[in-house]
Amino acid sequence: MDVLWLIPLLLVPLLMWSSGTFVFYFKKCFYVGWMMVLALLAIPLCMLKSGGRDVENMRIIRVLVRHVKYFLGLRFDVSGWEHLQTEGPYVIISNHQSSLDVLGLMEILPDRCTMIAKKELVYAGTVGLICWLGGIVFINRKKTSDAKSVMAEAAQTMLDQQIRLWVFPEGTRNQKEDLLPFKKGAFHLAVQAQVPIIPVVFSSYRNFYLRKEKRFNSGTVRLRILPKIETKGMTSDDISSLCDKSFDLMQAAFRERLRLQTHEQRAVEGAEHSPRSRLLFPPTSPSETCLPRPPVPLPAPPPLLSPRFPIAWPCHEISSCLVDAWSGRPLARPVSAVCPDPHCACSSSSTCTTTSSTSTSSSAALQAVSGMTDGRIDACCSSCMTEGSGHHQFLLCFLPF
Ligand SMILES: CCCCCCCC/C=C\CCCCCCCC(=O)SCCNC(=O)CCNC(=O)[C@H](O)C(C)(C)COP(=O)(O)OP(=O)(O)OC[C@H]1O[C@@H](n2cnc3c(N)ncnc32)[C@H](O)[C@@H]1OP(=O)(O)O
Ligand SMILES: CCCCCCCCCCCCCC(=O)OC[C@@H](O)COP(=O)(O)O
Repeated sequence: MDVLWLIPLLLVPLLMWSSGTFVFYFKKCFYVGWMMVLALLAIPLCMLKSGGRDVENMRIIRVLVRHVKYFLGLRFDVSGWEHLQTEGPYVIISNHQSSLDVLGLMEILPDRCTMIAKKELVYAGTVGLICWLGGIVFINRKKTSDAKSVMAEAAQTMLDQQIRLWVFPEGTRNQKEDLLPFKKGAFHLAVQAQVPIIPVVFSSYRNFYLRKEKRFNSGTVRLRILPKIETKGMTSDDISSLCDKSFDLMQAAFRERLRLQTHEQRAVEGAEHSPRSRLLFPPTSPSETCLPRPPVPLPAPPPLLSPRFPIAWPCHEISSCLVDAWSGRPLARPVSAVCPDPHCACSSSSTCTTTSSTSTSSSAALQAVSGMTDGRIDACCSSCMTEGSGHHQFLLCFLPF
């Protein structure tokens, strides 16, 4: 009889191993359930600390939520911390993909910062109560006039109590490849309080989380904190342009990251077909090439510099020629030089010269162009451009030792 209890215990790991759909539901249920339990723990702690609704309770919530990412196999890679080092109140705006955003939010949540949320959240059991205790401002999205007056009140409270507010200006969850048009409330809030706006961009979750396909793998979310946008001196006439400017900045950052993610995904998929696991891909757009050529395997990386496998991008992605697959940081500097790759049809052409050096030796050209001496060419990038003079320019990845 006792043995029967072992069956579900064995069944769960077996299903986790064999079914992606099971993993999806298991992780989602765990997330919701565990958050409810954590909220239950947090309620008495918050009551003891502040005796009721208080933004300071967010500290307790932040500490309690921060380990949840480990259970779900998520990593958060944050850049732009310096932009949060701003005194006094401000409005943070970010894109909103899923309830998992709460995990990223808690990674960077500054002190005395709470959120604007839909009023339905207050009914989410213990989570609803903890949101109320954390000072979250609830709005009725269906009644704009009500929402507007609640947010006008929030603008005053921000100043009176030195509070920061986090708003999701898309107004709802969105997993598309582009951001939804922004609602105006966050910008009215910032202008009414005359406080800066700090945009935060969450990278797309599509590499690890797909709601429709029922996939929830491990993955890394990149959070990019952008420089603050000042609103001092702005009036309600400036709302539309402020909203457009913020949208454009965030959309550009989101798309830039999405493009890198796409290449990363392609590189990983390509690597699955290659025993060497590192490939240089042909350019995505034929118009950017002199002549098309097949993928070229890259030489082995220096052991100390890139213990994790780097990925070579098609080199019209000049700013990130060779990128660490985990951190997303460039490992190599792209420079212009004569292409040393024998497969590159352009390297043997008599019209090929470098832009800033007449040397035909690629290493000399590299030194001249990059000013770096200790390194080697790691990859010949597949994009070559015709200069006005008819000469060709090549982009190489220069990997410093
Ligand atoms: C240890 C414990 C463990 C516990 C675990 C749990 C931890 C949990 C902790 C923490 C989790 C917290 C997680 C929170 C996540 C929640 C996320 C959500 O709920 S996202 C949904 C709600 N958020 C929004 O909707 C955004 C804010 N929305 C807005 O700002 C909208 O603008 C809104 C609702 C105010 C109005 O929306 P409209 O749909 O009517 O559209 P519009 O175009 O923006 O506005 C219409 C007109 O009203 C003007 N307007 C808008 N706001 C105004 C204002 N404040 N003053 C004056 N005019 C305003 C606009 O300028 C526009 O007018 P013209 O078209 O320009 O002429
Ligand atoms: C019945 C109890 C459910 C409890 C769920 C607890 C899970 C913890 C989640 C923390 C709060 C997440 C808040 C959130 O992300 O809400 C979604 C809204 O922003 C947007 O709503 P919608 O897309 O417009 O429906």
